[in-house]
Amino acid sequence: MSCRNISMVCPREKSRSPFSFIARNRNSKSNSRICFELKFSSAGMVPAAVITDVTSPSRTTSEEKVYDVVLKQAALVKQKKTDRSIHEKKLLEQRTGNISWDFLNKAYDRCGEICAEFAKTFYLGTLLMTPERKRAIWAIYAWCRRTDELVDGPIASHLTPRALDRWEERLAGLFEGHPYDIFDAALSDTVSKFPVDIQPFKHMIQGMRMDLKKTRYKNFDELYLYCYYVAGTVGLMTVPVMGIAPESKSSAESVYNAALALGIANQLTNIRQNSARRGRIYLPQDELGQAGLSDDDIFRGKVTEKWRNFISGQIKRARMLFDEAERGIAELNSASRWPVWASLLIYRQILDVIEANDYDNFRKRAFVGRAKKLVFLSVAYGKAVAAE
Ligand SMILES: CC(C)=CCC/C(C)=C/CC/C(C)=C/CC/C(C)=C/[C@@H]1[C@@H](COP(=O)(O)OP(=O)(O)O)[C@]1(C)CC/C=C(\C)CC/C=C(\C)CCC=C(C)C
Ligand SMILES: [Mn+2]
Repeated sequence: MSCRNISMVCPREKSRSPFSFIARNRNSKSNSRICFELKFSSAGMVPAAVITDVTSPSRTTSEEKVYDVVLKQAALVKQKKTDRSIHEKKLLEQRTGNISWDFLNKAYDRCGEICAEFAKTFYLGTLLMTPERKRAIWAIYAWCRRTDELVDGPIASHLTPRALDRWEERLAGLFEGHPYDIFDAALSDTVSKFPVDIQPFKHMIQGMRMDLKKTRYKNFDELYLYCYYVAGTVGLMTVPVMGIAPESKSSAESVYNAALALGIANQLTNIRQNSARRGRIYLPQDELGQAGLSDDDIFRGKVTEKWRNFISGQIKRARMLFDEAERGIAELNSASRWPVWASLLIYRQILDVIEANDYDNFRKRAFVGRAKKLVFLSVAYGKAVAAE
């Protein structure tokens, strides 16, 4: 393999990644890769040594798997189309075209109500978007919220894998122009108008399946995949709606990577707020072990020096992902930047609150108060317009 044929495939372009870089032979199929793991230190990325030569086809990291999805999604938006054929698109338009304007308006308003009820700041942030984009984000939000409610809501204890299969069938139906209920009708209209692909939606359902079965995460790689499924997917669903700025010089991949990073950073922050729920521990078991902590320590919830050290490392990782996300926001369409800045600043602030609470996320709920949220909304506005 000559050097010319090696490309750096770095999902975290130019960032100080806590993960490995992958050098891929451009002439080969993706399963014959050699991974060079670069050591991460506080001073940045240090190519300390070639630690592993992982030519085995079975070793595919979650980051690689997710990066392949990112590439595919970015390619779809670049072509300004989903993978539907023109014929399928026409059929879809005919079907959704049969739904009356009045019904659709009601459908979107209902999605907006869900967004306003569960995510007031997001909702506020969407108000600056164009009406079409705003409604589309509400429709996506409502679908995500309802998907999460299946595993976290009042009927969660009765949820069966079959119910998730049924939910996925409904998803396929709405992508084909056959919505099941009023909320699905709004999303069905959205996916007929924007180049949104079904894959991230399917993956979110996959994340919910994982949550039903899995109670422990062996390492960060496993946790990363879970975070991608339930949260990174949101970035991939929403970028095609928010749009990349026509003047942007960045590649679609890098914007998608930033969106993915924001979703994952948000979910890692969620987890930092509440590491153990319903007998599940959303922390990498190997890193817990290295820190001298056990599952019992987590369930007991005692703030010790070991815990402080451990959680501060986890916070550092989440912050790096937020930094990476920041770099992508300026590449979005200008009217879409405000809500994204707002969500980033508010979520990242939760990490500061955890620190201010002396890492006691067992007893103290880390939350950002109303007044602070308003401050962040105005800071976000300033940042969004500054980039114009
Ligand atoms: C270039 C660039 C930076 C683009 C930005 C891309 C972008 C908008 C990314 C959004 C990322 C985002 C807001 C992710 C949400 C992550 C999240 C909180 C996921 C939650 C999963 C499960 O969590 P859990 O059960 O542990 O916690 P709860 O106690 O239930 O909270 C989710 C709940 C999954 C469902 C996700 C949602 C309901 C949020 C969906 C949000 C949108 C569609 C709006 C995003 C849009 C804007 C404009 C910010
Ligand atoms: Mn939830």
